[in-house]
Amino acid sequence: MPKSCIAVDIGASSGRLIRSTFEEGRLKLEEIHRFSNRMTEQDGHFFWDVDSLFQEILTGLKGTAHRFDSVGIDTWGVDYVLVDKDGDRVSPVYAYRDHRTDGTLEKITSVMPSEKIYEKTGIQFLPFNTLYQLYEHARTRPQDMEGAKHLLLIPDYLHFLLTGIATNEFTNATTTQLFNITDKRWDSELLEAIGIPKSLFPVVVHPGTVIGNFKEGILPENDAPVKVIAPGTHDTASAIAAIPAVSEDFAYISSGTWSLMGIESKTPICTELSRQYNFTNEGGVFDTVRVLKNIMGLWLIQEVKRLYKDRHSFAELVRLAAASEPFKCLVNPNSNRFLNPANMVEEIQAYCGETGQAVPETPGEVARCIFESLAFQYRDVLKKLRSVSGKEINRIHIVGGGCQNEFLNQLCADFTGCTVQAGPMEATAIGNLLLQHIALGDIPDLKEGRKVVLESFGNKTFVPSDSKTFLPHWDTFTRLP
Ligand SMILES: Nc1ncnc2c1ncn2[C@@H]1O[C@H](COP(=O)(O)OP(=O)(O)OP(=O)(O)O)[C@@H](O)[C@H]1O
Ligand SMILES: C[C@H](O)[C@H](O)[C@@H](O)C(=O)CO
Ligand SMILES: [Mg+2]
Repeated sequence: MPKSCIAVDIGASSGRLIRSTFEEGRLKLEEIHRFSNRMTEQDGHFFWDVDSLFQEILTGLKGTAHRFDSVGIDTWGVDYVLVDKDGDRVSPVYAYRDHRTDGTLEKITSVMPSEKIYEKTGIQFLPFNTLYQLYEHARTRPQDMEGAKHLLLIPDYLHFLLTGIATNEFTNATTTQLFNITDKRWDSELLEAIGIPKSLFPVVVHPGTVIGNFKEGILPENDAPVKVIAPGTHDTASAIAAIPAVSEDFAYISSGTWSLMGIESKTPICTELSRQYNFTNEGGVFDTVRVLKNIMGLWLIQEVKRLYKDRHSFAELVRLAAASEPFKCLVNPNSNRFLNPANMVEEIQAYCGETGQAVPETPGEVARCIFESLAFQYRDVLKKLRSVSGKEINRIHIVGGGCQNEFLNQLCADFTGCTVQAGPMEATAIGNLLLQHIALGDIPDLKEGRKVVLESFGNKTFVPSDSKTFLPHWDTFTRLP
């Protein structure tokens, strides 16, 4: 009987459970549950409701009529749960967009130079990395650290709830900027610098590891044991595993709440140039390295959609953007002011006004400003990727929900001059499932797995147009603050 696996893929805006069977060389998918995800706000702080996320997982697992052999969970990175010796949480689960780490990066790098932190971890300097979150947590809630037995990243915690077994999975551990990229262990000097005991961290497991079976009571009506298998539990690691690349000289954009743009490397790229460009070296599946850069991504349009009270679907916002005046105004999407502003529309309008540009007024004008700005950011990151890697790169794979934005796909092709291959949309879940099927012996390795993805899901090609009308506006973009 063909093996059946379930991927639980939870992003910052949505979650889904997708069941797969591997039959006749193809992956057959069935979406068994989908739900929205959003930070909660209380007393000016931002949290994740992990209890409701776990309930959504159980709802999906109980809702499927079909049998399954294994489950694996992936989510966004950096965020964590502290549990005591009884496995109970000792504090709320902070969301990385919380403002508690505003200014913390500078405090840390004033005592340990950024060059040294980068040499140890190879990780990009983002204000919300776990390194900075834990520094603030230990300072403002020291009692939590005294009561805690384990620090589990979000997917580790959800695996723990299913199995009772505490682990840290490698790909997500690297996102913390506390993990030594050379030793492939938690970095003692960094942990000491922020007063966090190394004993908090349980065993590190790699993608494809069987963590354990469902513990008693998870699915009482199930008689057969269900394995919990670690995928690339950092969602981007799973997304990249599913890229249907047939050559090596490709770049990717994992396009969702963030646009994660990078290359797959066999070794880290930790040079002074890559540090200056703030490229990261996150751990990938099968000992690859994800040399990439976080671009603020479709978070911008998610917030715009929310502020317009969801009157326009994403597809409608794309249509309105395409019908709007080109190059009316541009923003630097990676400006920290867009990380979590009170009102994204007003923040974008203020930025345009302050930089002497026309101010976008309609939903279409705001959306077009976002998409054109993101596409210029892709052009900038591609140029820097070529510099730090020495790779030619003529093809960009766009995967994730954002690959449905055909307007942005074409802008990306036009502004970068690369051929864009769009899809699969559910790359993260598919990459999660690939690791489970490889662990169960259905698929021999990642190379064969990527062929299965191409065979099973295909993708759509966007070829760059010959027009260079965007070039004068590229000059405007490169001068933005
Ligand atoms: N029909 C559509 N047309 C255009 N864009 C779309 C469409 N549906 C979704 N999107 C884009 O996909 C994005 C969501 O992508 P995805 O579902 O991969 O994100 P996620 O998994 O929830 O978040 P994360 O990036 O944290 O994993 C939305 O923000 C939206 O911009
Ligand atoms: C905050 C992290 O950079 C985050 O995990 C990012 O990699 C992501 O959300 C990918 O979906
Ligand atoms: Mg996602």
